[in-house]
Amino acid sequence: MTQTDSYPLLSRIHSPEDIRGWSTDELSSLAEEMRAFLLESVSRTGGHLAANLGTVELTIALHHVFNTPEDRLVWDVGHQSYPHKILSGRRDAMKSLRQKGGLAGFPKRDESCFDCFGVGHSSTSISAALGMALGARQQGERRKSVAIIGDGAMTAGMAFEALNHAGDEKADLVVVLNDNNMSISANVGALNRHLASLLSGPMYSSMREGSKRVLNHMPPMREFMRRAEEHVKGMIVPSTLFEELGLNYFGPVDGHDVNGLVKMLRNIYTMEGPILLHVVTHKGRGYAPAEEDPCTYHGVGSFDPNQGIQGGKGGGSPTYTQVFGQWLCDQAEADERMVAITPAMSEGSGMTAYVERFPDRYHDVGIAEQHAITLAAGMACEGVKPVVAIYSSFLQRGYDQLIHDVALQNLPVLFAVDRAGVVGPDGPTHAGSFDISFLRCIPNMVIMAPADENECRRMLSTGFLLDQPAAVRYPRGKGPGVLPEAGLIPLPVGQAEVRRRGKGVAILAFGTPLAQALDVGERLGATVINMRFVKPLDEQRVLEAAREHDLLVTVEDNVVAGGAGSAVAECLASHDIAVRLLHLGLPDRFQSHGTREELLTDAGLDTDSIESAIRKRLGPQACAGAAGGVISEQIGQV
Ligand SMILES: Cc1ncc(C[n+]2csc(CCOP(=O)(O)OP(=O)(O)O)c2C)c(N)n1
Ligand SMILES: CC(=O)[C@@H](O)[C@H](O)COP(=O)(O)O
Ligand SMILES: [Mg+2]
Repeated sequence: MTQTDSYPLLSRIHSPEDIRGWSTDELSSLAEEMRAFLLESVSRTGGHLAANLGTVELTIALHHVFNTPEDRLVWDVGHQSYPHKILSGRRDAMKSLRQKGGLAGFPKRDESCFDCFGVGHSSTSISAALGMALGARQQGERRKSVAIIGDGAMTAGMAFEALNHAGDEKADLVVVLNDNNMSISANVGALNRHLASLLSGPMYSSMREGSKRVLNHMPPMREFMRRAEEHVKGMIVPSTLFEELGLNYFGPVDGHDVNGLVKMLRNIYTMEGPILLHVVTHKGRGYAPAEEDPCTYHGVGSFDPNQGIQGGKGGGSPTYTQVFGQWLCDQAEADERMVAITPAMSEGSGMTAYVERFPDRYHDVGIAEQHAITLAAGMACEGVKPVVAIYSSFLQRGYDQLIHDVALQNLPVLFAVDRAGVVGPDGPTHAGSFDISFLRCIPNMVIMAPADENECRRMLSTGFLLDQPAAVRYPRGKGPGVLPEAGLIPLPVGQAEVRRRGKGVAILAFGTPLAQALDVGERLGATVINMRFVKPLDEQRVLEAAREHDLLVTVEDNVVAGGAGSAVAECLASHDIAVRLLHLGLPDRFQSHGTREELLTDAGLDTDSIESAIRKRLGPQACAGAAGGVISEQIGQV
């Protein structure tokens, strides 16, 4: 059966213009088809499912009412933008979602003119849409700018910075708050309670009735506002936080009622000034397993929708994330000073077991990386031992807090930096390409890069015991299968480990590239050193390697620029040592999306690429020797 047969309405849509003349009944039928297509497609490719199921009607109504792409739609995070992509001519490309060379998982300006702003990190949409509104006003252009932001993304400071400005600017900005009471896990915080009060208070019920009556016979918005004013006058209605900030608040409205949404958006379209439309949706809507457990269905691999996602098969070696989760519980057991902090990523960071066992020593601060880091700094001042679990790319959001509040005061905060290095399907916004570079230049920081699961555990123990800031950075997924030993045994700080002695070439591996380095060392008869610490660097080991070899090769899953290889070069320069150097790492460009393996190969960090890069640097003469196997004796694993 062709896709056209099973999705006849979708097959008629190549651009949002195609649905501008549709009746709301047709739009409702389209929503049903869209939802079925989403489930079929995303259950095959993997990706973000629950959030997209929740924005079907809202997306259809927005593209029906607003003249996109002239009117701008800025999706916050953008993980919920698959309906938007499907309506804007990319339905056929959905089969390539998040695959190398295929459709990106988030809106991207270079992917479509309908993607007016690139996103992936949360809480940027209001700032960007306000910027577009002010830009249009300055250019004398009349267009609408719309930010569609979730209740989770609304918990970030940046969203409030933008609201504070928007309420003052009186720009033509529409903020659609997509409130499903979920972040990835359940949403948290006082704002979440405020939103809930708007749904449960007298205002919501009367507004629901009121807006139904009003919307049914559709008076123009001005009339609607007069009547609402009359209506409200008779009531003591608590104003919302948003109105206090100067935005015109509408809602809450049912985010799955296409008819009601279209009417409300048409009215709002005629209005000027900053507006916030509070829309209530159900994350996972229309697929029972996702409705019941939107957290599990937030990000999915491929699965059979008839069976639903089957529980983890378990077994096999743990992922680095699981190693962290287990260490966290064991360390908390051993030291009651520990507190764990996450900015809304507890499941992804492997903290589920910890949350159950140590709820009183756990803080999910919402999507608030800056706050999470300075909160930890404050706790550290009081003798508490905070562990901040944070993805590498999200740590970028709290960089000044790390420098200004933690490192400058030399406070003992441990950063468990997950998703470091090449990540994969989430693409450039989520790539952990830079953390070695941006951490290494900060005084007082200890930076560790484990080569395997056991080292990861030991480095976490090492960092926890230090009386200064420390970071352990590890990638998404599994390691080489070196199972973590029991116990909480630290490593000697700043000491590398020689894994293989050879001649001619010394390969200095920082973290997970050690596996490839050992393979190449075997092929070339090279020395291989597991550097372990980016900072403090084992300078003695570097100088010794420089004295004993003709070529030093550094390998890291981080950009070369300012990375661990630069630390080696700086060390040699400071000792006035001249030796040939080859730095291997991520190139000076943003990662695309694809599997981790594909992207590592593209970056030249697979075994064959490393070998050929070294052979190329050695030149043909040396290669002849190398081809015969540089004479070396393996002194065994040290
Ligand atoms: C700065 C940043 N921190 C964390 C994340 C991870 N993240 C992606 S979606 C999400 C939850 C978003 O919740 P909400 O905005 O309510 O959208 P919903 O999934 O409920 O539709 C989080 C925490 C991110 N993308 N960016
Ligand atoms: C959209 C978003 O930012 C998160 O859902 C992110 O995609 C999670 O990444 P992991 O799947 O690596 O936990
Ligand atoms: Mg939400």
